[in-house]
Amino acid sequence: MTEVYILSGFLGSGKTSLLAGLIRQAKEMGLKPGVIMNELGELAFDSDAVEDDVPLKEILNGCICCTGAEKTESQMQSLLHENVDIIFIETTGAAHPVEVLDAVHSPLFGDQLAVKGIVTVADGRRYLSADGMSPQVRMLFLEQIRHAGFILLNKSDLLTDSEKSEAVMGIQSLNPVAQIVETVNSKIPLAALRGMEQQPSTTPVRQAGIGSHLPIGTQLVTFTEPVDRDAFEDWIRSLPETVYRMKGYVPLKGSKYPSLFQYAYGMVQWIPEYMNMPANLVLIGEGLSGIHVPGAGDE
Ligand SMILES: Nc1nc2c(ncn2[C@@H]2O[C@H](COP(=O)(O)OP(=O)(O)OP(=O)(O)O)[C@@H](O)[C@H]2O)c(=O)[nH]1
Repeated sequence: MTEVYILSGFLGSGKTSLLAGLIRQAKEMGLKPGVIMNELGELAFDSDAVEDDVPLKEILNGCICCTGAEKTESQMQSLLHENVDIIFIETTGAAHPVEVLDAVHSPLFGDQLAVKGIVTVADGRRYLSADGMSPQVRMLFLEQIRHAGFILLNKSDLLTDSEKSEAVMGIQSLNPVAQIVETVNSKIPLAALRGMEQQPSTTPVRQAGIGSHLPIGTQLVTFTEPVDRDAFEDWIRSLPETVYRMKGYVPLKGSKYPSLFQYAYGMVQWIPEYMNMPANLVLIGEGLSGIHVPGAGDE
């Protein structure tokens, strides 16, 4: 049987970090991993996290739960043809985990798959300030926790001890079944996840206002000129909190090639690139239409 793990969690919580760690461990155990990656936008920036020797299928431009089970089924089928032992599905942060679970439960090859369940990565700080989210987004965030079989309380390096206890207690009351582990960079032994019990199917699923009705949108912009890093970071600080995530390659003044740029919940990360990557940026959030990115041409 091929084990299947659904990696869920809000935008920018640490799912890609989790995926990279699990792939490495699977290989060390002599297992052949395969990956299905679901991105909201047209470009799969995160696919760089998966090495070339790992079969990777992408579902772009829509969430796995909305593009329907058919696409997921065909991707799973082709991974099975490649004889993988373990499949990781990284869902977009805007996917309802239970709908994704439905999409991977296929009658076509149910006897070949052991769907182990949903692993949710929760950004601790975001959890503690969830009250500030719009009601629909907050509900999705909490649903991802409620329906998990295993929960990583990630970015615990950014929490004090009392904040950690508060978050663990709150999460435990939302989901008394799942094991909760405090993590940094989503580091967790694969063996711990393999022992997970799937959530009982009796857990009520709240459908209203989730999925295709979610007000989260994406925007892809292309830079036409290099930007000053300090001015760019000033611009980031001026953004509304409803911009949840940005990632891409930003051309900086004084650098030969665009730098890999990540933004999640107020935190910025720059990594210099040694190749000429396309100077594109993806924004994910609510109400993006009025936002102008410095250095990008007028869309
Ligand atoms: N301080 C801190 N930063 C972290 C931790 N885990 C991840 N990050 C950073 O958070 C950002 C987002 O991490 P990813 O692993 O790409 O998150 P993601 O959930 O895959 O993001 P999406 O694909 O946009 O949904 C990156 O800049 C990471 O380096 C952590 O434990 N502590």
